[in-house]
Amino acid sequence: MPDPVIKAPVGSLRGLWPFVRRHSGLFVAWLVALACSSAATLALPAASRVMIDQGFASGGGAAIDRAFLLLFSVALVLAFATAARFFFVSLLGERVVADLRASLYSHLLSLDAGFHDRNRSGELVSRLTADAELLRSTVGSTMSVALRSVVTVIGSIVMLFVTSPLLAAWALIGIPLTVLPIVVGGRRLRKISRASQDRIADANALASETLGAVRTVQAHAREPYERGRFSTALKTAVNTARKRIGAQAIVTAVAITLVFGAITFVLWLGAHDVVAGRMKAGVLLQFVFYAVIGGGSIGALAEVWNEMQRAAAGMGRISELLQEIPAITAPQSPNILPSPVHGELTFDHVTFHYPQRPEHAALTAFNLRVRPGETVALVGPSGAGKSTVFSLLLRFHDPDSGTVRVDDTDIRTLDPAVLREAIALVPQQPTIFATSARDNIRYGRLEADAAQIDTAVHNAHASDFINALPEGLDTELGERGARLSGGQQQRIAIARALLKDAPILLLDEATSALDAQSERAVQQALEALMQGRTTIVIAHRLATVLKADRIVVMDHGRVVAEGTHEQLLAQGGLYAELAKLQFLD
Ligand SMILES: Nc1ncnc2c1ncn2[C@@H]1O[C@H](COP(=O)(O)OP(=O)(O)OP(=O)(O)O)[C@@H](O)[C@H]1O
Repeated sequence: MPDPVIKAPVGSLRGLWPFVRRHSGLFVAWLVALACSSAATLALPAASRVMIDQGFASGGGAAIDRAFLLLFSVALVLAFATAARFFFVSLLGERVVADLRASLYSHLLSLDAGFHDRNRSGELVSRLTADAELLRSTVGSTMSVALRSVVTVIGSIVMLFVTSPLLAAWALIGIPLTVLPIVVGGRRLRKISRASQDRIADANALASETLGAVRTVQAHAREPYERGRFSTALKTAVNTARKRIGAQAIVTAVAITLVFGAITFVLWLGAHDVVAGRMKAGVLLQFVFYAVIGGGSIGALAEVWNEMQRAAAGMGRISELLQEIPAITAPQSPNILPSPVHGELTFDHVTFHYPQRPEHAALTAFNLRVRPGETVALVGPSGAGKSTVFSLLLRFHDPDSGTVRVDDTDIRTLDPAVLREAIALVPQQPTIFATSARDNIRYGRLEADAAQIDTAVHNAHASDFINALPEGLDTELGERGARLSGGQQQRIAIARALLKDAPILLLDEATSALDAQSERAVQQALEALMQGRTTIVIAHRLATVLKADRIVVMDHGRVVAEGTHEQLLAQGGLYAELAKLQFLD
């Protein structure tokens, strides 16, 4: 596949412009400061010549004072303009990257489940951190150095010609000689840069996955194995980086050698002119000064050019992500659900393949109708497609054919946010954020007040264990709820769903065994939650199955039987088999 980032290198940085434009005040202030500091830099050699040729030559005390005053004034302008330039451009860098990060984060949140299945979260975090960091230094310093160097190089060349056209002509021969290795080396660098960033992202992704599952790692005593994997990933990253650093070093050495080689040669010519009396010493000093400033700036350009290419590769990856179009969006003029939502659910001949497994149908001509307020238990072997029913109802994916309807409205015609507002999901493994118990529960309805939260906690049978926590509802729960038992985590999720108070409830019953007391508390909490809502529950427990109005047995993405527990047992078949294996404790 052609790689647009490698093809259009530094040009990818154009993607930054919309973010820079939002801070046009800072941008203009920076340009003004840049103009002042560059003018002062270029005036310095001329002021030095005045000091040498007029200050010393005329012999008058007043002339000396004037010449030194002029020199100091130029230096003063240079000092303040440089400080201002640094301040404005650094601040611009911070603001631009903060905006870029916010946009990228917001965009990533809007992308569909298919995208997030394809991309590792650690790698996305790396885009948000490492690549964005690269761009911060690009805007905050590299681009500034680049523009300043370009201005200084052009200014120095003009001033070299003003000072001595003949010497300048000689100096100019050196310039194409310096540009060539930079261009050739740069091309190679670009490829290595991207590879280098990718390897760092690999290592980051590996670390975040492992640290995220640190208990599994420790339970298997796989710390040495994981250390080894991470070291290997780091070694690969360092090796790739070494290639980039080596190439960059060579480009810099070649560029500086050529630039200063040319300067030395020209100086040698000039020295002969001064000795022969064809040129004043002050003029040669001015010339040397300009040549050093110009040469130094070309060297700086060679360095920042490489850095800009690294940043361009980063921007290229960020742009790719920003251009990713969400597969699940709201239609132009979305339909609305009746208020209040009745909660009738219909799957009509739904066939669906996960994008990652196009050859395998997760659901095939799947039909299901759930009446408002009804509780339907989904039962079936692993991989039957039960969770897929939830994913399609939440519109994480759209079916390949057939329709999913809520209250007789095709959910594709709804704004996904409105649809999801009508559904509460209690997953098998609830997500507990690393905040307080209160904030975790409030996630169900951010505007809920203290009394509503207390009621939800009470109805979720969570009061006892929450009150026993050191700071009650304000206790921090630790990453992924590390401080709570499985049953407690479930009750937090139930409280969250109670608070959300949505008309439709999707419940993925936990398979993990709870102790009898926890189990009873969770069951009671669930009963409170299911009251008066349309509920689909992926059932693993006999108690749940018995309480359902109807049981739907699924296999290979289809409904194979439905009825009550007794009816299904009497029929024999898959349900009877599953019941024997699962429920007969
Ligand atoms: N994100 C995904 N990408 C690709 N294939 C998937 C994805 N999620 C599920 N599948 C596949 O789709 C099929 C149905 O999976 P689903 O998770 O709906 O089954 P399930 O009945 O809920 O199973 P379990 O009880 O084990 O959770 C399975 O074959 C599974 O491998």
